[in-house]
Amino acid sequence: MADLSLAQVFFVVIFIVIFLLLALILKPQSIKIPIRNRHVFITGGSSGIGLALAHLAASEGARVSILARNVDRLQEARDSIRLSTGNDVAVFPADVRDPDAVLRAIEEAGPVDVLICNQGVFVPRELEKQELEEVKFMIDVNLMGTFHLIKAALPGMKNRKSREPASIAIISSQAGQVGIYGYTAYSASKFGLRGLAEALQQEVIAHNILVSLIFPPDTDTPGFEQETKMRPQLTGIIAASSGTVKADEVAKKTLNGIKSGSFIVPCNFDGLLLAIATAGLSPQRSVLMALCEVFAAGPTRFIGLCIQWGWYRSIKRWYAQNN
Ligand SMILES: NC(=O)C1=CN([C@@H]2O[C@H](COP(=O)(O)OP(=O)(O)OC[C@H]3O[C@@H](n4cnc5c(N)ncnc54)[C@H](OP(=O)(O)O)[C@@H]3O)[C@@H](O)[C@H]2O)C=CC1
Ligand SMILES: CCCCCCCCCCCCCCCC(=O)[C@@H](N)CO
Repeated sequence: MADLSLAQVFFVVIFIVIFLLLALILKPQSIKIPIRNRHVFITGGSSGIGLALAHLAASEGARVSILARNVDRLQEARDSIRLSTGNDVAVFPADVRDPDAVLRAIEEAGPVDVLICNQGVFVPRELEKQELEEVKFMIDVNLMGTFHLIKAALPGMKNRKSREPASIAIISSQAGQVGIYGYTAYSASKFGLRGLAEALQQEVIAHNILVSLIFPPDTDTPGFEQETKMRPQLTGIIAASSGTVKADEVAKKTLNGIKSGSFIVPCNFDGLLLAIATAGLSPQRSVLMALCEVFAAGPTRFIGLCIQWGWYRSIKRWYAQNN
């Protein structure tokens, strides 16, 4: 057996001490949030990621409600979910920008166990070319809409009869972890959700409500199909650093994240690196992930700087070729 050097012993001891310390301070651990027979309320549930989530939750035996503006698309979603899972979902036509309409929908739907704020709009354009109307549109739907939903659902969630933990999940975006060319307004709306989620978690933990924040990369959805037709070339070049995933995959990652009470939920491998690089002071309930964050912080910062170097090089080249 090879002799361990003093430095090796020192490193192993430090590692064990940090592991034990993390295991001691990370609370609560190993949460299980069941969704079978519970009320899962999904906004934007008529298309893309929200629709995939509604299918998945219904197939796992949840009582699902979906909310969006367009009634026809809501009914189409209801029919397709009934066909594939045999379960009925309740539909609520409303615009999340209207707080009264949101309140009415949630009151009609009944107390929520799992609220998934997934509605979102994205109009990628350089700020200089973007009308303030469009900026406001994204902030209103993505950020204010989420405030309206949580304000409406929280009283019922706090007074729920079940003693099982409840969940508020918010769909952000990788563009809510790092600012991306063409997404000034969109990124601002998604970064805003992070502040909301971190503060909210402290306010609702006493009621055994767990907040989850989901960070998908580009995802194959009807909304994304529209987006790719109009987004600036550089937005596509930079976003390609993280590839494109299927809506079903994001739905799976999201529901697993919710069920395990994870605060930050990445959706692919680059997303995992990005989550480690941007962990900041977010809650972390998994000792394993916390350990990764502690030891990988330096190296992921280095990788992040290399990626930034590549992005700024692309920007420089693009402007040299196009101006
Ligand atoms: N696709 C992607 O590349 C990525 C998406 N995301 C995020 O995931 C979420 C879902 O995106 P995706 O599935 O692609 O989007 P889609 O455009 O495919 O679907 C959006 C859904 O939100 C609903 N919605 C939009 N505006 C409102 C509103 N004002 N009030 C109520 N409902 C509304 C839409 O229905 P209706 O129009 O009828 O209201 C629809 O059901 C968004 O928050 C998005 O930012 C994050 C990362 C990547
Ligand atoms: C340190 C390690 C870093 C790892 C790589 C990070 C790559 C980040 C790429 C960001 C892509 C942003 C996609 C936005 C998707 C979206 O929200 C729009 N499609 C609108 O829906």
